[in-house]
Amino acid sequence: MPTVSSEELAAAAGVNSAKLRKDFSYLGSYGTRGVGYDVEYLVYQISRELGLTQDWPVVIVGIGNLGAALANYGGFASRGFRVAALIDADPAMAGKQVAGIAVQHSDGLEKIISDNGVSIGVITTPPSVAQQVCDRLVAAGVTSILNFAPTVLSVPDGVDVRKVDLSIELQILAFHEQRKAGEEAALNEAAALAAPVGRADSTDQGPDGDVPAVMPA
Ligand SMILES: NC(=O)c1ccc[n+]([C@@H]2O[C@H](COP(=O)([O-])OP(=O)(O)OC[C@H]3O[C@@H](n4cnc5c(N)ncnc54)[C@H](O)[C@@H]3O)[C@@H](O)[C@H]2O)c1
Repeated sequence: MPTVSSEELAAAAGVNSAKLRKDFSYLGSYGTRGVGYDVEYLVYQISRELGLTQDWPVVIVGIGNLGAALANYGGFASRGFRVAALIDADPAMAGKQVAGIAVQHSDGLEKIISDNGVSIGVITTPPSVAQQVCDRLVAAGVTSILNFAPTVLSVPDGVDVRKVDLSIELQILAFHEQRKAGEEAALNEAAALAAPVGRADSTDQGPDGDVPAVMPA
């Protein structure tokens, strides 16, 4: 039986081990002193608390580049999400197999939702139709939406929307890159100012050939 200690877990997560033990106690998970936690049981307890031990049927609406890529992603099933249906408005798509599932026409959206007991919908349509797709999903009983379309969706109370925007993630990275570059430039400047200034020789010349590149502070 593989086990893990609270110290090991705390170090991996970068948190305090006493806090980690307290948090786990809320799950009803108490490790054995000197042994730690049974890994398999701990994973089950955390999954159960997060609602991941259930089978969640999910529909994806808009089976273009992104919808097909998501349908082909194998990582959902192992986390408790089953792609129950793929829906698209293009009649040419109807009946096509994507990731081993036949795409269904959006005319039947409401019936597909109710037949499969779907509460989670993924929207990967063009932004111009995302709101109307959202309205239909909600009217059919969907209460959670993962929206990839670059548009802000209006939903009634009781419906949760999560928006995924990879360009925002890139913008965050760009911001950090810019900050790193700024810090590096400041460090170089500080190093240049701190460096002892020797006699200017040919390698110290500035662009016009007679001004030292590094002036005394
Ligand atoms: N969030 C992100 O980071 C991210 C990244 C890439 C793309 N996107 C967005 O994802 C969406 C899809 O991008 P894509 O490249 O897959 O586009 P795509 O054109 O390849 O696919 C869109 C699909 O939606 C279908 N469709 C159109 N109207 C529909 C409707 N009313 N009901 C059902 N299906 C309908 C089309 O037939 C098509 O198959 C776009 O809104 C795009 O801007 C978001």
